Amino acid sequence: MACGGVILCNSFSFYQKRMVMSSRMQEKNYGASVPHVLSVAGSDSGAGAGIQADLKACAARGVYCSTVITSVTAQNTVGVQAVHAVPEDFVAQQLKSVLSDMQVDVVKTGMLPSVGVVKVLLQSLTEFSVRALVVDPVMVSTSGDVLAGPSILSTFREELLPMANIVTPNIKEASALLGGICLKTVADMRNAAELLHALGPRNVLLKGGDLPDSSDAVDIFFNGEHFYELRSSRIKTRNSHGTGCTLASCIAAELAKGSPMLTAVRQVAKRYVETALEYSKDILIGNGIQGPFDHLLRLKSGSHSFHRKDAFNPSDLFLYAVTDSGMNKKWGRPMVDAVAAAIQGGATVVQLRDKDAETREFLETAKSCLAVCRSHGVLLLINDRVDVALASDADGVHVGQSDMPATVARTLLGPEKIIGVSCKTIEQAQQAWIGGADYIGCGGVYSTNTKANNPTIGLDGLKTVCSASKLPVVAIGGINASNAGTVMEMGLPNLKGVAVVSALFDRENVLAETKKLHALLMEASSSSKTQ
Ligand SMILES: Nc1ncnc2c1ncn2[C@@H]1O[C@H](COP(=O)(O)OP(=O)(O)O)[C@@H](O)[C@H]1O
Ligand SMILES: Cc1ncc(COP(=O)(O)O)c(N)n1
Ligand SMILES: [Mg+2]
Repeated sequence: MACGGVILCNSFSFYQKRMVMSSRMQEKNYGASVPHVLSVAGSDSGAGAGIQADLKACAARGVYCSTVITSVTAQNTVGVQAVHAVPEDFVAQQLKSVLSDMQVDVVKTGMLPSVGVVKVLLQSLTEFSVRALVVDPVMVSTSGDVLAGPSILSTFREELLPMANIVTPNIKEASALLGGICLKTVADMRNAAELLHALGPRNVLLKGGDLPDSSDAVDIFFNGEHFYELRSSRIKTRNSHGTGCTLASCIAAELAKGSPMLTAVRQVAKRYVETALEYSKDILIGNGIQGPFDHLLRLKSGSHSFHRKDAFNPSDLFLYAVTDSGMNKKWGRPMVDAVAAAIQGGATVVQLRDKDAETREFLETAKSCLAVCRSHGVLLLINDRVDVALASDADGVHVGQSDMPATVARTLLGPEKIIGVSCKTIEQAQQAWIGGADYIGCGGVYSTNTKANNPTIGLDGLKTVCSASKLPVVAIGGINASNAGTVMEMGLPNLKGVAVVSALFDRENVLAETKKLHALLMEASSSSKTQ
């Protein structure tokens, strides 16, 4: 019975070592160490496979990944155009740099282009102890290009595999390692997994992504005692370049966190690949036949499918529509329809305001309204709920004086998102500016029934704040078709527009009301300019 696998060099367990090391570092206040995978692999310029896939997979799984680059490939979605091997002594240098300094938990190998590189790696593994070795015996890319030739096979079989805690060949690689045997069925795969296990690795995962005529993606896992048939639905996708690298890195990442092998493979890595392939099936990167997929499940966020405003433009405050779920319910229309009507009528920015909604419902509403706003190039801000703004990727938030302070919202939202703050006084306007806000909402100018117990500041209060504000201002509170003209005609400094709730949404015809108000504001602002 073979008993390969990287083991500790001395009796000190890995965890004890890490605790001693990290307590030393903690004494110096340097913080705690994190799970760490070292990927020893080739670079893929198209970034679907190789080192780039390993980095993304580890990042997605919350594990740090350092890299030793064995080879640089000029590669894209069409195929591999050129390969430039990194000199063996330079591979050795990279290994030393990482392993002598950092606490690596698991080493994961990908493209090892020469016998010399394998030897250098084996030498490093005897000098520096790691907890596990995951070997993805990369030989041929899915496009059919050779990444490691047959001369490597005997060193893999005799020296590398016996050290491995798990080896993860695909069908072609398993066949090559076993002298060219034919693998066509799941039964053939089982047989091959057993033969590979006999070469010394503690576990074998034979990947069946390329198994002909299989409606499922079936992999065979064998630990020397039991076979496990790991099935997932076969996703119909062009974007499967780098699945093998990703699967192996994900296994390595889970092992680094301390998961048992079967859990890492079956519960985490296999499911993660399936999820990422499913998520990415309709993304389009490159013109070749095999595209990369999205490891971080982020590339499809609404911002890419619709036009997004680059930066906040204060003139967007001109006609600011603030929604109210109660009013829309009263008039029997879905929020998204009300938003679409307001935009059609000329609203230049929309704020979703719902103090009562359940979080999930609010998020769904935000997402559907965002799709409408983006398709018209109109900003969508979320009232109060920074979490919903982040989760929906809305353009920003509007916060009140008792909501999250602008400075905290800015930290959470980052530099690009828009933050508005409700202010009644010069001091509040000053704080909003210091906190990193983009505009202030000033009011209530007139009394309103959308806010109970909200003292009004009147036109005088508005004038005071506008004159002192360093930020653009939108007037709010009881503004409607009968008084909007008066507000705008004052020509107050920094006043860019009016925000309205009831005058648009507590009406039967949102489109008509918005059009009316828009026309009125246009007239008022042109007359204030000519004054
Ligand atoms: N179309 C697909 N749908 C679901 N899973 C897939 C698909 N293609 C590959 N996989 C899975 O991705 C992992 C990598 O397999 P494979 O593509 O065979 O390796 P390699 O990329 O090394 O050729 C395996 O778990 C396999 O089952
Ligand atoms: C640098 C490098 N390493 C590994 C692979 C295998 O990936 P795949 O089998 O998905 O093409 C690759 N194409 N390039
Ligand atoms: Mg593949």
